Amino acid sequence: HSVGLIGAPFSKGQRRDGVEKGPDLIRSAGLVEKLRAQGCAVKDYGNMTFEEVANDEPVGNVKRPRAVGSANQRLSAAVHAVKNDGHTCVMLGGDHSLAIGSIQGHAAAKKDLSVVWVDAHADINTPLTSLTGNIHGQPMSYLIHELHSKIPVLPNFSWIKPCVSAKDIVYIGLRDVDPEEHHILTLLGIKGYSMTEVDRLGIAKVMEETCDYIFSKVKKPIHLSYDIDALDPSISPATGTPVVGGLTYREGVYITEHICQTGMLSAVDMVEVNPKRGRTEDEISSTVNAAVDLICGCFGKRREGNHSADYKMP
Ligand SMILES: N[C@@H](CC/C=C/[B-](O)(O)O)C(=O)O
Ligand SMILES: [Mn+2]
Ligand SMILES: [Mn+2]
Ligand SMILES: [Mn+2]
Repeated sequence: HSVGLIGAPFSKGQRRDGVEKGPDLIRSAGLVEKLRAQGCAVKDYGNMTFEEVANDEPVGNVKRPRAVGSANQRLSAAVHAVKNDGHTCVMLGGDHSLAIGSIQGHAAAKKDLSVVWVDAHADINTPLTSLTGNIHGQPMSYLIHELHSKIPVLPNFSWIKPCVSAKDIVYIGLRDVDPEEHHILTLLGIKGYSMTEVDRLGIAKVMEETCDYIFSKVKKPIHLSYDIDALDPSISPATGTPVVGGLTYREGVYITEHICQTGMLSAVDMVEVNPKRGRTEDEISSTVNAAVDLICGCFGKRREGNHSADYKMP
């Protein structure tokens, strides 16, 4: 595996400070060294810088649109470049509004994508359905062809072109979906495995069905957008919007192991790690270590163990 790593220390898609510290926390937990130790080539492109936007007044109830639009335009270019360099892109957030730029940039390099969205939330509110105005609850609405007519003009958002079809999306881990979002998911017929389906089917069947579904016609490159709050807060409490009844650590890792073995993973987002939401160092490290382990699972780490192809027994 060849990995291109981008840090996106950005927090303005939501209200809580601290999530911009995610990239460096995940690096300091040894992500790059661990990926290299398991045989990956890793190029770390460093952390992005984002322009300060003054007087970023809400538009309707959409908060910080200019900062979010500008940051995602830069991220889109960065992800596009990483893909053009031939890597699987790993984007470390930062809040989930960054999926706008990550998926847009990925689609610029690989036009036909499937999206696996692992999250307690659907993040598919439009600017007009959002109850909070926080853009980290809206990213998918800007990206989906079938919702384009429902998106109003927003400053610094005109560069965004819908790039994903509803039929190419699968959600896993849902358990806190707004009524307006549930209507959109139903209307568009978007495939979703909520925690109810995870309980009913088991994670192995969920992943088998997910891959059958996204590969049903053409085998499209996978964009895996992983919100750490998909995991149960007992594992990952240090996040902005924790929701009880989440994925176990084992289920979370199984998802990444299964996606890895498809050989179709093309980009990963790992977002919403927020150290300020951890009440103890242990809560922060549990959250950060889970994020690292999930990414390592995406790139070949196996719980059965691994050994390099060229290993020679002494
Ligand atoms: N549906 C809520 C929650 C959003 C959660 C966003 B997250 O999944 O990125 O944490 C909203 O629209 O504000
Ligand atoms: Mn999210
Ligand atoms: Mn979430
Ligand atoms: Mn979150």
